[in-house]
Amino acid sequence: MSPKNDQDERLIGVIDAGTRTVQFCVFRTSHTKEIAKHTIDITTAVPQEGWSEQDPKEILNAVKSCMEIVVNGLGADLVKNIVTLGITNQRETTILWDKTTGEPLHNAIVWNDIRTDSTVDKILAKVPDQNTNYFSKHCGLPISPYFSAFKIKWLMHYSPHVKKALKTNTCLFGTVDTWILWNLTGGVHNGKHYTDVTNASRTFLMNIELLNWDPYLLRYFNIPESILPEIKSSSEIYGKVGDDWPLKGVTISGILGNQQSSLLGQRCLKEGQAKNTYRSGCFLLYNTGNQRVLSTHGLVTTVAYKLGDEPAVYALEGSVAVAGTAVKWLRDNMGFLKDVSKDTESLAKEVFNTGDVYFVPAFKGLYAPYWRKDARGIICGLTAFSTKQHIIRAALEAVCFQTRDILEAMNKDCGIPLSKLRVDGKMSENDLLMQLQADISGIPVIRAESEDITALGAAMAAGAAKGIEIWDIRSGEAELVPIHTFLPTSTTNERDARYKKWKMAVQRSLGWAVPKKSNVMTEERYRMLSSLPGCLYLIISFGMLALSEFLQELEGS
Ligand SMILES: Nc1ncnc2c1ncn2[C@@H]1O[C@H](COP(=O)(O)OP(=O)(O)O)[C@@H](O)[C@H]1O
Ligand SMILES: O=P(O)(O)OC[C@H](O)CO
Repeated sequence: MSPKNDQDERLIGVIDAGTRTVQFCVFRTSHTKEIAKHTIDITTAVPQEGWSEQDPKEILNAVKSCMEIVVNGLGADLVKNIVTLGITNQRETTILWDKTTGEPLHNAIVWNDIRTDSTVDKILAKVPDQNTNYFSKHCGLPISPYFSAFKIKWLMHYSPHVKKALKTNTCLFGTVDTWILWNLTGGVHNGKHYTDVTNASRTFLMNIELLNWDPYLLRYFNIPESILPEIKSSSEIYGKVGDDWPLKGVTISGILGNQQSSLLGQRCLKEGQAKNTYRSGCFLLYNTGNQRVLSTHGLVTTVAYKLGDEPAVYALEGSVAVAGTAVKWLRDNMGFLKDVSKDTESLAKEVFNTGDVYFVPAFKGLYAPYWRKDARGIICGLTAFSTKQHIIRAALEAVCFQTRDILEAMNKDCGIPLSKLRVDGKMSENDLLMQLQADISGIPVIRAESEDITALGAAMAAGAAKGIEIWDIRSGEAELVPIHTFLPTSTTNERDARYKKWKMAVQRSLGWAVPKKSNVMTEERYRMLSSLPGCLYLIISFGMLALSEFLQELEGS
């Protein structure tokens, strides 16, 4: 399949819109290494504790700039060989916009935002036995602020712009793939309002068996189907790049959520194969073939991919909210290191172990397999002997222990223990982390020595689409990703003793965050306050404050 010369080269472009960065890469058909790439950082705003927002326009501008820079750098001879495009993206992040103006109606609410905690509490209070998995037979997911439906609901309730657009029937919803595709294919001028099954499977609104919007869930959340995109496969022609973009007229034929995309990039095409991606968060996906395995141990059922008309392939997923973010926190908030990629490993290696320090980085609660939004971060086991090196090492071990939590759950759900773990993602470049992972989980860790496994998956899907057919995903002709293997050096007893201690640390992190009344200035609260004369409001507020302080003193005495 190798091209004879530059003229024969068939190229695939990929837009990779992650949480921290947007990039555009170009791959040669059936080759794992991209030939060109440009990356731009994305800003994340934190308007309140636990909130996380991004500007949808900034995402689009970054996509456009990355494409422009790569296209200009490649030169006309190679650019004309770009046959098609793929899109891969951060999942669950929720964008609502106006279809007549193309303007976002609010900032994007990012996947790890926990503003919908109280909505989740209300729903949990209503379902039998407060069962987190009450809806999983419909959508495969546990009740958690992580998923898009809760974010859509919040926007419908709190954003006046969204309310207005719903009334005028001009509101559209999309995850980041849909927002990019709609704009890329014309926007207000007939932009394609589509998503793919992998992204739809993270919204909490798609029926995991039928792969369409679930009428029961739409009714439950009171979300009109008219705002939702059409669900397509992960590999088919969706449309063509519109006039205002570089690569005008080129088709777009692959869309996958980024974790599913790296599963494909790692070629985990067979049932029983799994990969773990270490980035800001950490996501372990296990291919369960055409079978939907509903987890009874805290994992998520998700669509791994669907290639055109072929039946969907499913995966069990273990999602860890905080992996690399903990190291970034040690840099930015604690000042323990200067450069994440250069200093983390060397500092952690200055000590032989963590000195019995454990770090549970539950900054926004714990995802799989616990699904406890009341958990908060703890560092425990500190003594006068502990140093920042011990804590940095404990942050790395935390990622490995969280992965072991997921592996244990996966082994119970699937019955056959995983015999090796394929890994990728920026954080996996840390050799010590990979060795710790092998030692803590007791299985070989096989690292893909290629940075862009995530983008590679979307390139494969785009190239395989009917009508494009320049990448045969299952053929052995494709270049193999180079690998490096880390073998376990620990004994079962050592592993199990340390894991037991980790579980004790997790127990101590639970139940820390108590539900608090929202202090968001909602429309309702604004109306209520503005209907009171100003001085009356002040008198009542001061009165209430004085009364609460008096009661607190009484309680304390
Ligand atoms: N060598 C390293 N050791 C430990 N953590 C690292 C290392 N390199 C990067 N990281 C962490 O990995 C994450 C980078 O992942 P990246 O792919 O850039 O981000 P994202 O998932 O946010 O799109 C950051 O959170 C960073 O702290
Ligand atoms: O861009 P990442 O690596 O942070 O990906 C985030 C996941 O898709 C969230 O589910």
